[in-house]
Amino acid sequence: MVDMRFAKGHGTENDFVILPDPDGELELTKEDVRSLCDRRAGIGGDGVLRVVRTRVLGETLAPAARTAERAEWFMDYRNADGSIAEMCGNGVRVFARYLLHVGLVDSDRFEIGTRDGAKGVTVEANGDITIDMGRVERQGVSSAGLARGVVHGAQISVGNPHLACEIDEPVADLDLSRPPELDADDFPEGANVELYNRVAPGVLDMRVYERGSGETRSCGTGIVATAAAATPEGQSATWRVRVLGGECTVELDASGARLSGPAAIVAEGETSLI
Ligand SMILES: N[C@@H](CCC[C@H](N)C(=O)O)C(=O)O
Repeated sequence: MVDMRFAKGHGTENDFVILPDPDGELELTKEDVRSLCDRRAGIGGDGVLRVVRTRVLGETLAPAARTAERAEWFMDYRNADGSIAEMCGNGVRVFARYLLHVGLVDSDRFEIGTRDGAKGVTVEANGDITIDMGRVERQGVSSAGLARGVVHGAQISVGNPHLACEIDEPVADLDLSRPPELDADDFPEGANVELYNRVAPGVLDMRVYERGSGETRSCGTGIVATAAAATPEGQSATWRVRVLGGECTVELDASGARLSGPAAIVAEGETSLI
């Protein structure tokens, strides 16, 4: 057991424990992640962001992450259950805020490495952070079993897998206490499930049940998947997406998706949980 520095941050209340590990010395186990994310016995979070220099990862980077080599800092993201995910949209904004907060970056434009490659970061004049999320891939349709019955939606990859379903009833009324049942042939690695309503022109309400974390108050990649599902294929659009923890904006065009929203660091300290 070692005492290690940590920070805590959130983006629209999707919250993360941040672990600075610049030289890649930390062997982070599933158990470590679960302990840190535990909301009663730990610090509490929907996931962990390990802050590591991309160059120390070397050959361990998978082919999809190769462009991450351009970025000095790599976001090693883990879900609260200890599983690894390819991308986290709110996580990248919080990671960017952390780099700025501790002075590891001092520019308004930079890149962050992820398992889905390098993501461009822009710090906006109002303090929000915009992430160039890159491609959004429509992969067909699928369905999920919820407490209220089966819902159908769009299968979408934002680096990580999503099923975004438009529903008739207000999302506020949904019971998301149980994990959605997914078609394992469509989603062999599981998926994040988004439920959304169109509430006004250009405005969507969304709730999400995340793979590896359960229902969260926001999911950046899920917000992008929802915006894409609500947009006719081939068209450009801008959406405000309202979630339990706040609101983000998504711009979609032929070049891909940009996600904008707030990100905050709320605590720093030392932990002996790992
Ligand atoms: N909350 C994240 C997504 C985190 C990963 C996801 N649970 C998965 O397993 O794919 C976001 O803001 O995108």
